[in-house]
Amino acid sequence: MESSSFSVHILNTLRIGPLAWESKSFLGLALALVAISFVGLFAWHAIAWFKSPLRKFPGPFLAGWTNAWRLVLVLRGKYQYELRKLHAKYGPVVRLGPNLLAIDYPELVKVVYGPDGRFLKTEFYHNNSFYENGKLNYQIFSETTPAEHAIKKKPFARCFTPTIVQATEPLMDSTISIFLEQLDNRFANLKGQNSAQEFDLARWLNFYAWDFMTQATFSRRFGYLDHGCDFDGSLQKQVKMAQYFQTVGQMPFLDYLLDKNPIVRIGPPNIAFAINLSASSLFARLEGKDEKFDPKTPDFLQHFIESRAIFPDTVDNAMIMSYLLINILAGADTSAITMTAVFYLCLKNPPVFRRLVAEVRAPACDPDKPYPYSAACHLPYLEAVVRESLRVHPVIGMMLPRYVPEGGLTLPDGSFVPAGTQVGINQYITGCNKSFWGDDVAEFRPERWLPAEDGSENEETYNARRRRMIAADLSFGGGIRVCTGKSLALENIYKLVATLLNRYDVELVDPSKEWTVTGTWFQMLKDVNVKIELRK
Ligand code: HEM
Repeated sequence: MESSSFSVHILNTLRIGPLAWESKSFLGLALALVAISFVGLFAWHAIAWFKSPLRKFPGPFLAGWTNAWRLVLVLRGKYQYELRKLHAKYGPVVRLGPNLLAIDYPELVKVVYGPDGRFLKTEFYHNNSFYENGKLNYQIFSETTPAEHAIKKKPFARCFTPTIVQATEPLMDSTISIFLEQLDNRFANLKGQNSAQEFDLARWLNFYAWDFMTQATFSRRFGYLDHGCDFDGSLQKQVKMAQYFQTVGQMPFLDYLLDKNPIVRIGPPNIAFAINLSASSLFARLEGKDEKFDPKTPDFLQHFIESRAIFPDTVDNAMIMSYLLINILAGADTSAITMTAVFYLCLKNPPVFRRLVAEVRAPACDPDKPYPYSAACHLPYLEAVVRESLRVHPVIGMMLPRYVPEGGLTLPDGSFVPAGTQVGINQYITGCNKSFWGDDVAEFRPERWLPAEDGSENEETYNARRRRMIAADLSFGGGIRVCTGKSLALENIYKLVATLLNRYDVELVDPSKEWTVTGTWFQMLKDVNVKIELRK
């Protein structure tokens, strides 16, 4: 017995011993591999950092090593404000990534976003895409290859000529009329009743903008104005989509692990309601059963269908669907943010507000009707107010990143940025640039867009000053990637602001209260609580 238990012991020792040794050595090997990988990765980053031609540009130390630093900054939700602090600390050029520079030279807007389109969009935009028949499909906005972009944009952009845009005015009028009806019924202090209800103007302008964009796009309103709430959750989903876009764009490969991974999609929510409404409108129209459509007032869908006939090789039904969706997704929140900024910034500056109201009411347009665009487009102070609002609160609070083309870029301070570097200008930052805008940069002063009122400027000097300011304006992008819907957005903003001011006396419920800004790619707004009553 003794000898057999001894043998078992020996055997066990023999069996277990080598296994223990094997597992120990395997663990050691694995640890060694991990350590070597870390050291290798560190060394690779260190060499890249050391050899980088961007090392001469100042910025947070970690930003020069990894884009994850910037991604965390965006996730924390105060990106644009942090960036302002970084420019104050480091100057007009800040290194924000191993291959990314943020540039605060307003005079370079026309170079980086020039009409020649030499500075190409970067992969930051790529997560704005979807798989179609196994192929990744980029939208007009996210397509980075110039030839592909031109093919997609031409049939779309031909639908935004001044004539076509102005012909949408009846669609604007019908939505504005519904808006007025809702404001009258729900909030306005109708004469003598002393029943004014406060409400968040930012929220209602958002409802208006979404309802208008679908009305102009396929002659149907989403219905947010009627419901008075985000009844299907789409508005909140769009906010989440923008959050995904702005965050994942900092490290584009993450999109393949999240939204585009073939196993479990971990992406932004999809806005099924907008997709369904677009699809049902398209098919009703193609089958000739669209009862909402009035051929006397063509909408964008009608023009997109015409584009299919003109560009049969490019435009199919799937492309029309993407045009319908980009119209809504690019046009609604952006317009609402600008309208809200106009009201808030004017109400916070009573002399500006009074001057604007006086200008709007001077032509004696009927306050019971939407303000005609023919009158709204001749209000210079309104134009100045909108420009100034976009300077102080641009819709997009991030840089629009581009690749420096062959030949590199020489900055105004003489430093050279090599080809292949990502650079970007951020309208939120350049809008605060004191050396460009002057000592009153922090003031909301629409007058800066008009001839000096003390007579110190002749026409020539004013025109030169105005041209310089307009050249630095990136609020609608620039060059061949300029916003396609700019004239539609401006017509809508001018008309809506003039209509409301012509009809109502508006005041902030608490003039000392600040608005709330959420988001960075779209600087969304809320908490602009107002009271309105029919004008006295
Ligand atoms: C106040 C309202 C608006 C603002 C401030 C605005 C701003 C911008 C900006 C800054 C860009 C350039 C983005 C970049 O280069 O990364 C852009 C592009 C674009 N916008 Fe707008 N937008 C507005 C309204 C609209 C409307 C109403 C539409 C369509 C109906 C629209 C459609 C587009 C499209 C299609 C692009 C991509 C153009 C391209 O890449 O070629 N936008 N917008």
